[in-house]
Parts: sequence; structure tokens; C-alpha cells
Amino acid sequence: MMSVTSIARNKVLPFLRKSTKMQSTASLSSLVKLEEKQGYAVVSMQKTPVNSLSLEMIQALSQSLIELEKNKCKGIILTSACPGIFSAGLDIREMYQPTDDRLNQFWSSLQTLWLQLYGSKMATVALINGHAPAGGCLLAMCCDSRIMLNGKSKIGLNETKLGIVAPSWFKDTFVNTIGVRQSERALQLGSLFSPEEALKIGLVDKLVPDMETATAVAEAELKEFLQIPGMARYLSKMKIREAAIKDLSETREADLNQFVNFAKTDAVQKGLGLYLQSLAKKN
Ligand SMILES: CCCCCC/C=C\CC(=O)SCCNC(=O)CCNC(=O)[C@H](O)C(C)(C)COP(=O)(O)OP(=O)(O)OC[C@H]1O[C@@H](n2cnc3c(N)ncnc32)[C@H](O)[C@@H]1OP(=O)(O)O
Repeated sequence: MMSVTSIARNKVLPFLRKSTKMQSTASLSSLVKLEEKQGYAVVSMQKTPVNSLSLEMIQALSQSLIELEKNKCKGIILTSACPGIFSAGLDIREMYQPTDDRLNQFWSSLQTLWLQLYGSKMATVALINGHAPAGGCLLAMCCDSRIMLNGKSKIGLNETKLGIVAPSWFKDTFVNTIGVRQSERALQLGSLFSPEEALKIGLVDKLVPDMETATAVAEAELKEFLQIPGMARYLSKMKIREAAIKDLSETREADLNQFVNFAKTDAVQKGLGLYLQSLAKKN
């Protein structure tokens, strides 16, 4: 059974009570923590050291969303328990010298997670408390609002710097967030933005100076979304997102084949190998 989530046991979410039995049958993992707040949940990624999105991490996030929606949770704050890092993006080791089966599962699970989060009926706020490159930026962009901790962290779609190409649905999410011209430039350059720069181009909505303020601002932001009648809010969100969601829903298989074929090319494998080495050398 796929790994799910760890729940703060001292505060069982009312909207999760029904499913606690189900969680005990599933093998719980410590990759994602769910915490009850007043009327919503905080979803904390806690895959140390950098919340890289491995197959298991993607599935744990996916399963968390399924359970939260099933239990009528109205809103979430998506954040990280890893100091200084929101998420380092896709786990590069999943794409480097992979087995076919695992690579297929990996990408297909990522498609599912994107469809769930980008199309979620819940109100979603990303509290970006650290670096958010590539897949990390994608997760944040899937949310309805982004609050970023000011400081040295960077956010953006830096795929080209690794010699890889962000797929169409990453691009669509980017365009829907920051517009065509900014996306065209930033995608080609693989730009990573400082919080101030990200605010300027609309990649994030608010900056906060410290974590205490961040939590309060993210809560206030979520409450503002939750005050709007849910159906009207959701359908309005879909007016912007439905074309991209429909597009991937209808082309999942082709997108998967394209990814698998591209990932397995010698050029990509060489690039990913070098990038992994450069990360390792840093330490
Ligand atoms: C292939 C076909 C097309 C596919 C299209 C795919 C679309 C999206 C792709 C992605 O999301 S690719 C991932 C892009 N991510 C990055 O470029 C970030 C890389 N990481 C960093 O820049 C830094 O790690 C950081 C996030 C800024 C954090 O820096 P810090 O100094 O705090 O930590 P490190 O020492 O660098 O890292 C610790 C440890 O984690 C490993 N690691 C970091 N990022 C990843 C990752 N994305 N995947 C796997 N592993 C990662 C890093 O190697 C270190 O490992 P050890 O040396 O401790 O073993």
C-alpha cells in the first residue's frame, strides 16, 4: 500500500476522524504532516533534507489531498517543515538512470498530483518558507495564493539550467500565474527569482519577514478565500485553470511517453548526472 501521511495524534482533525481507521490500514509515513487549525489544515512537507519530490513523496501528498477532500476540509496551507527549503522540486534521482516502471509511475503520479492540487475545490495557500525551484515552484503555483518568506531563498522554473524542458502543463501553470511574456523569458533562462523579484512579477502575492508573521498572514489569506461562497470561488478559479487541466487530462498518455522518451535520452541523462555531481560536490 502506498505511504500516506502522519497525523498529529494529539489533535485529530475532525474532518479526518472518519478515516483514521483507513490510515491505520495504510502504511503511514512521515513524509507529510497534517495539522488541525481552526476550520482548515496545515499540510507540511517533511522529507528531509530538501523535500525532493520522489515517487513516495508525490503519492503521500496526493493521498493527503484525497483524504482532506473526502473529509470535507475546506482549505489548506501547504508549507514545509524543512528549514530554509519549501521543496527542491522533482527528485532528480528518480529521473537519473531509472527503471522504466518506476519512471512511468513517477511521472504519472506527478500528473495526478498536479490535476488534484491545481483543480482542488479547497482553498489553497502556499506558505513558501524557503527555496522553491522547478517542481517546488510548480507546487506553490498550484495554490490559490502564495506567501513567501523574505530572505535568500529563490523560486522559479529553472529546468533549462539542468538541460531539461518543463512540460506544457508546467508552462500553462506559469503563464496563468505570471503571464505570457514573463513566462517566455523566465522559462528560457531558467530564472530563479528572489522573493522581492517574485513579488514584482506576481509569482508570489505577499512577502513576510519572519515565520511568526508568515503563519499569521497565511492564515488570514486563507480565511479571506474561505469567506467567499465555496462554489462561486471554485468555479471562478476553474475559469482560469480548466483549459490547462482539460488539456493534460486528455493527453496524459502522450505526455507520459514524451517525458519518458526525453528523460531517457543520452543528453538528458548526462546532464542530470552532472547536475547531481555538482550538488554533491557542494557538500
Ligand atoms: C527529464 C525530462 C523533463 C522533466 C521536466 C521536469 C520538470 C521539473 C524538474 C525538476 O523539478 S528538477 C529539480 C530541480 N531542482 C533543483 O534544481 C534544485 C537543486 N537543489 C538545490 O539547488 C539545493 O539543493 C537547494 C534546494 C537550494 C538546497 O540547498 P542546500 O545547500 O540547503 O542543500 P544541498 O546540500 O544542496 O542538498 C542537500 C541534499 O539534497 C540533495 N538534493 C537537492 N536537491 C535535490 C533534488 N531536486 N533531487 C534530489 N536530490 C536533491 C543534494 O544532492 C544533497 O544530497 P547529499 O549530498 O546530502 O546526498
